[in-house]
Amino acid sequence: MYSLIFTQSSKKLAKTLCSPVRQQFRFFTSFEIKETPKLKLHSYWRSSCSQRVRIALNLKGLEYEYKAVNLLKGEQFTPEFEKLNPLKYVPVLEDGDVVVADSFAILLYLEDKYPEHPLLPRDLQKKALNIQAASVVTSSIQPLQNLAVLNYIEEKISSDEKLVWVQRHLNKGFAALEKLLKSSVGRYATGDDIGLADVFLAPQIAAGITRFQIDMSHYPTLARLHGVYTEHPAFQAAHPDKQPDAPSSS
Ligand SMILES: N[C@@H](CCC(=O)N[C@@H](CS)C(=O)NCC(=O)O)C(=O)O
Repeated sequence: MYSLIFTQSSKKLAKTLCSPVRQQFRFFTSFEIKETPKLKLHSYWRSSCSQRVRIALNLKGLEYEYKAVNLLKGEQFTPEFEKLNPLKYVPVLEDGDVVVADSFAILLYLEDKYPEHPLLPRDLQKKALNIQAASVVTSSIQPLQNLAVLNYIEEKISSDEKLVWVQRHLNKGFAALEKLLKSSVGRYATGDDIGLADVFLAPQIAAGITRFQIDMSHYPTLARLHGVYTEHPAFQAAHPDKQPDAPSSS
């Protein structure tokens, strides 16, 4: 796989060139053409954790092969998948011989390995805020709405209780995020550049609205950010409905 650093249009142009011409293109333009092994992302269309990684890959302009794991059919429990992630969750990223599971670990790996379009600002306070917001989503919201947890509540109590449970935890997390971001918010969560916080917030806010009927009038900052994310191509391409394993009616 070839990718060009610098502009997306240069990248598209280079891909249309046959190999010897590519060499000349590199010589005459001084653009750097990187040969990188194709990344593979094990993902499920509706998984918010997978969506985070899809957003970051898109923002960084990294091509990847989509490996669908059907969570409803239990494909995360197969012995082959367990070798990739002993916890039996998506997402998992394969980068050549390197295998990284857990969206937070994957995003930090991508940040180090592919620094183009950095998601963690140099400013230490802003960087810490990005990590804190990401951590609120990944530690204090999403695990409480995970498929296994919801199935358990539905089975042991009722499906009504399942919604009450999720809404309680989403509202607690959203209220905290709303306060946390108040002083930093710009066009995006921590200023005018897209950061790690946005990559975690976008799928979580969308899930709150579309799957769990959260009343967003209590969270004006998050509601506005949701609108901003839905307009951005990198976020749009990572949307569950756009994934190859999304059901055609979704
Ligand atoms: N902390 C992990 C959580 C991963 C996770 O919970 N993945 C969900 C989908 S978002 C999953 O694979 N669930 C399958 C199951 O519950 O069996 C991460 O951020 O990657």
